[in-house]
Amino acid sequence: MLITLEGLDGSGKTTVWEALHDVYPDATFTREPTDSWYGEAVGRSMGDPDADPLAELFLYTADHANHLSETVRPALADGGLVIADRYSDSRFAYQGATLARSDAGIERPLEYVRGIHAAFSRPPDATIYLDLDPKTAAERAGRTDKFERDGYLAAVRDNYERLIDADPGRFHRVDATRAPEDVVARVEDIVAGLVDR
Ligand SMILES: Nc1ncnc2c1ncn2[C@@H]1O[C@H](COP(=O)(O)OP(=O)(O)OP(=O)(O)O)[C@@H](O)[C@H]1O
Ligand SMILES: Cc1cn([C@H]2C[C@H](O)[C@@H](COP(=O)(O)O)O2)c(=O)[nH]c1=O
Repeated sequence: MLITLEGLDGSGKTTVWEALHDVYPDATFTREPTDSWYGEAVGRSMGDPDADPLAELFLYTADHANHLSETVRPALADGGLVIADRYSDSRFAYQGATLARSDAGIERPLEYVRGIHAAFSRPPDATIYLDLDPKTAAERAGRTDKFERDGYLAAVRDNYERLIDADPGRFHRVDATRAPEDVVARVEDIVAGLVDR
């Protein structure tokens, strides 16, 4: 089973992902961007305020392709539980928002990014969405990179809402304004329910 954690920067994904390690010691814990050289290339692009938005999309997508073949598909083929801190929905939401603000000329960017993935990706079985307002998200994240601005994060959040509307059965919304221990407890309940199904 593939479970993904999604949400704005600073929504608490990594906090939850780390807490789940203790509960599911045999699971495969993974994340995007990965620590492969593809992920390093993504990191370079993220650090460049003038990075070409389409090139950046394809760097993230290359990292995803490698993540699938090297980590996700093998673990799933072994019957394992995979828990990913960010996955394809991050691309749909973030690069959908980036392309919408760019002069790349892509109509319906969120659908475009989804379409690129359709031929090769493996959708999550369930996605836990840590729901947080953009202002708090940017504050928690420290506004350190070009993605962590509340105006941009508002557009990303709108895209997440569109993704949830399109596939409500897959998403489990968690109120990320709650205290960390409450958020972790809620996520652990959801994951337990999914794994026991
Ligand atoms: N529920 C919470 N309430 C208040 N602060 C929190 C909560 N969860 C996490 N934090 C704090 O917010 C910051 C970001 O948390 P975390 O790294 O888990 O978020 P993230 O979603 O993984 O962020 P990013 O996407 O930027 O990596 C950390 O300082 C963390 O301690
Ligand atoms: C996978 C992925 C990530 N991003 C953005 C979101 C964050 O601002 C950074 C890095 O993620 P982290 O959780 O803070 O380590 O990258 C993105 O725009 N598109 C993606 O596909």
